[in-house]
Amino acid sequence: MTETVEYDVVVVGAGPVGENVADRAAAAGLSVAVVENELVGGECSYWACMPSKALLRPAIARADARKVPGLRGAVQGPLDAPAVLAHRDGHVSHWKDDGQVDWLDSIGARLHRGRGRLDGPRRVTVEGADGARQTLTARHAVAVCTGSRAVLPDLPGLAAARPWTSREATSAQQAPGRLVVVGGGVVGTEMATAWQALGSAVTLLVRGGGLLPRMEPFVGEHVADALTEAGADIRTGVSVTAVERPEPGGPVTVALDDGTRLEADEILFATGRAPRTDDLGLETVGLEPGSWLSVDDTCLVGGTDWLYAVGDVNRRALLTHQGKYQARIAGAAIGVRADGAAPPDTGPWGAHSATADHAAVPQVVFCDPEAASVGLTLAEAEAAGHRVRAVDQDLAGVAGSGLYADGYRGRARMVVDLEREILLGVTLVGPAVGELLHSATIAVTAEVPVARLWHAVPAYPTISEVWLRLLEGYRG
Ligand SMILES: Cc1cc2nc3c(=O)[nH]c(=O)nc-3n(C[C@H](O)[C@H](O)[C@H](O)COP(=O)(O)OP(=O)(O)OC[C@H]3O[C@@H](n4cnc5c(N)ncnc54)[C@H](O)[C@@H]3O)c2cc1C
Ligand SMILES: NC(=O)c1ccc[n+]([C@@H]2O[C@H](COP(=O)([O-])OP(=O)(O)OC[C@H]3O[C@@H](n4cnc5c(N)ncnc54)[C@H](O)[C@@H]3O)[C@@H](O)[C@H]2O)c1
Repeated sequence: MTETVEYDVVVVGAGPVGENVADRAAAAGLSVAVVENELVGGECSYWACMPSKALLRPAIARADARKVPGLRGAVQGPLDAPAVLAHRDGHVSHWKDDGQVDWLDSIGARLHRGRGRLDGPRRVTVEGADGARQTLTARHAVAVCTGSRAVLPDLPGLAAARPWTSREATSAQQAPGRLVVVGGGVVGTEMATAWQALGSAVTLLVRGGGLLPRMEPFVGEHVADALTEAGADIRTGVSVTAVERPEPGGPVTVALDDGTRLEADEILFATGRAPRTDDLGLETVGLEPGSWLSVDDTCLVGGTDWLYAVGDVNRRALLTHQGKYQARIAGAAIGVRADGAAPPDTGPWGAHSATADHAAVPQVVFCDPEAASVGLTLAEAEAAGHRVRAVDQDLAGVAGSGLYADGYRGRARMVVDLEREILLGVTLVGPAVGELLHSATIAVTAEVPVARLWHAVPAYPTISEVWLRLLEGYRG
């Protein structure tokens, strides 16, 4: 007989998002079960953010150091790849989740290991690796936080060629001699940067016109120039038509639509994500298996008063920090609704409304040079019907950048809403701009008037002086 256990809240998926929903719901005094079928900590901790950034940090530090007079000569050699990979292994806790399990325990949540599936409203079955089954019922809410997985295109020979996805690209134990990367989005650009620096000869195949197409166009141009200077071969406007690996463990052959062929030791497909909802029992609650889950600003799934979908799985912003923001909001909303004493605060920028998902999503791409953006690009703002003006600034024009690196190259853009004289978006590309981004996020989120930003004085001589130049540019 299947055991049934009742909780206030059942969270399916213990990635960073599920962990934070559990934390906020437990803090609201609710009993919480967390269901996880791989590692507590999710994709981000073991096959995404943490390992990728651990691989990239030495590459970026070396690129920066090579631009510093007096230091340049000391950093001309190759990276110590085994040391970098060992550093990465440490940051992913050697793919063990004991630390995160202890943390779940410390917040009072109960972990159920196994695959969770919805089984009608407020019911989740858990199937353990040994086939044992349990049923969990939720008095107040079920939160689906099952994240996303890599999508592979439907190409002849691909499955048999055993391509890399983001999982292999972040966990490989040695640098392939020749690596083909397909896709010029964030994963493709970051992983091309990392493996080129770790000694692979990288060919980056992009079907569109440039890299990082969701950011302002000048970002991809700066990153492509630097990646090419680092030795990568970037080919734009090409698509893969077939992949073949005749001998297991041997090289792969890649056919392109321009008639050329390439040979490589590994091929990485960084061609986007799909929601992990295909084997989740969605059909038992009237939803389509395999679909992204649409939610309101409290992360409640439309047509229900008990099912929440938080993080990658709702497709609002496939980023850990934004998913954790949604998780804090959804967890608190679940608490307030369970309490029933007062309605949730769901107005724009309310305590239970993930308003920033629409207005101010920040992102840093950790390549060389770094790229950082928040809010809308110029094209997005215009398409949304805003009357805007873009102000651009060459980052080489501020004293701090010249001190940071010889021959510093970078650019900044702010998009000003001319009706309200506030910023709708800011984009930066250049060494070390990632740490500048939060100033822009605050300006956009808080809708700080340009007239008041004029009084926010950047310290001299920092790269942040770009703010002053942008504001001077706006004032003419
Ligand atoms: C290579 C790469 C690098 C990235 N780098 C960054 C970065 O630098 N910064 C950033 O903000 N974002 C980054 N991202 C995006 C980030 O990884 C995701 O946005 C984040 O992991 C989403 O968190 P999540 O909790 O929604 O999902 P996940 O982290 O995917 O966690 C979902 C969890 O649910 C579990 N699960 C799924 N289905 C079930 C089920 N039926 N039953 C039980 N458990 C289940 C999974 O095993 C997993 O543990 C990166 C992504 C990739 C691929
Ligand atoms: N530093 C970070 O914040 C970070 C790092 C990595 C990933 N992420 C997140 O993870 C998510 C997934 O990243 P991603 O790079 O896999 O997806 P993406 O959607 O950013 O990029 C995928 C790219 O692949 C291209 N593509 C799709 N199908 C193709 C095909 N058949 N052939 C050639 N190209 C094809 C698309 O045009 C697109 O440019 C992103 O939304 C990103 O925000 C964030």
